[in-house]
Amino acid sequence: MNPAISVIILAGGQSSRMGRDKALIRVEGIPLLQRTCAIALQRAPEVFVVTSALRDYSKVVPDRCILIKEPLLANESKPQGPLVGFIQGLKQVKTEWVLLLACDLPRLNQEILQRWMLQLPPINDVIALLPQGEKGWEPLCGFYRTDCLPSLNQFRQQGGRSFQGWLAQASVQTIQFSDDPDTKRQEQAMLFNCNTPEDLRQIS
Ligand SMILES: Nc1nc2c(ncn2[C@@H]2O[C@H](COP(=O)(O)OP(=O)(O)OP(=O)(O)O)[C@@H](O)[C@H]2O)c(=O)[nH]1
Repeated sequence: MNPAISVIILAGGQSSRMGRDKALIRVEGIPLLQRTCAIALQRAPEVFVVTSALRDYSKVVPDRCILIKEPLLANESKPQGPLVGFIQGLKQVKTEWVLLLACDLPRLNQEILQRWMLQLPPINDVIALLPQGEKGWEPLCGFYRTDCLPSLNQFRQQGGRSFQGWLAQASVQTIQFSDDPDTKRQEQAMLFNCNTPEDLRQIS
């Protein structure tokens, strides 16, 4: 049986490379953030959407999701980065595991997520179960043990800022992709996140 999980969706970025808010980009007519929330709700009863204090997503986030507004960096009108967004969300999570998702995954597929969930829980001292892409861990489309929070806080207190930096010192298990070549291609494709107008052209 799967352990209980919650979902955290990060939607507090600046979308500077895209030049417009990625969360609101429509894929097949639906804003990306709304689509991500709908898929998340199929996987878990509690879905937290962490956004920056600058954005109002109340019209695209379903009522059943819990919106968390994270504070901006002191003296700057900038968000504090995905690691801080994750920490804000984690503080609310009560389940043993959490699925962390970016809001800019246009090929997110709930059946694949369901299959990946069957790989939970990995061995006890593992704090995350993540896919590996060409460039290393894909931290914004994977599973974390909720009690990784102290380790994350400690990493931040020591000046750490990036997911990759934190994960390099953590015990992480790799999500096993399917042996079936078509399914494996779908799994790899699901990790595509659209950051630029060029990326967007690839999916339209
Ligand atoms: N809550 C929260 N989410 C963030 C923050 N920064 C990035 N994200 C989210 O993390 C995911 C990946 O973000 P990136 O593409 O790396 O950064 P971005 O700021 O959205 O885009 P760029 O400005 O082009 O780098 C997206 O879902 C973002 O919304 C943040 O400070 N807080």
